[in-house]
Amino acid sequence: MNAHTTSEPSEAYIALGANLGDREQTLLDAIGRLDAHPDIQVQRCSDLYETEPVGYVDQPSFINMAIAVRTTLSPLELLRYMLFIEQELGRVRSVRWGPRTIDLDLLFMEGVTLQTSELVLPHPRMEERAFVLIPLADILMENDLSGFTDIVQSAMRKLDGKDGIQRWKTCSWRTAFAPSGN
Ligand SMILES: Nc1ncnc2c1ncn2[C@@H]1O[C@H](COP(=O)(O)OP(=O)(O)OP(=O)(O)O)[C@@H](O)[C@H]1O
Ligand SMILES: Nc1nc2c(c(=O)[nH]1)N=C(CO)CN2
Repeated sequence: MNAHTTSEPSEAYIALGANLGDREQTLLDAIGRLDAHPDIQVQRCSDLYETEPVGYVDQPSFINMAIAVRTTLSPLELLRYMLFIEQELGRVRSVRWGPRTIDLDLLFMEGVTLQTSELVLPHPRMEERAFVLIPLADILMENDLSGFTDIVQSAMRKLDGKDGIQRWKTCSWRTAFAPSGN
């Protein structure tokens, strides 16, 4: 894996969602597993939000949140590690947009645009999903150099509203807004 790492760390944003089992515990477990990787450091965690299901609506409500990480992994290595964590935490793929113990979506990675069958960056459905944008707003950095904050704020202005999205809890994994490199 290290053969593909880049030397300079990049910032990446990840959306998390869960609607089966102990949703909060699974989300915290996933964050812990990301941070346990030697080439990933979790920087900031949003609050946890309880959200009504979108797309396939006949399923339990979700807990959604977002995190910022710093990593020297390549985008594909990071995605594959996220998919590995989903498997470890018991995700079973059946219905598209259906219920899941855990969903990890890579939203954005500093300086990267990609369009392959395995990975599209920025995430193509991010801007229409209030359950992604509202948690993300908690952890955006002002004046970030890559323009991600502008993209998210502009998408938020186009949202119909915040219906079906309730702030639920602060993240007990690490709520401090830690500077990079911690
Ligand atoms: N930015 C991305 N983040 C996560 N997965 C991605 C991304 N771009 C492409 N994919 C691919 O999408 C595949 C399916 O992902 P997943 O099952 O989590 O989709 P979903 O959460 O049901 O739906 P959606 O993609 O609309 O969020 C993954 O195996 C991955 O290869
Ligand atoms: N509220 C909510 N709805 C969803 C979610 C999700 O994380 N939260 N994920 C989906 C598939 O990516 C489909 N629908």
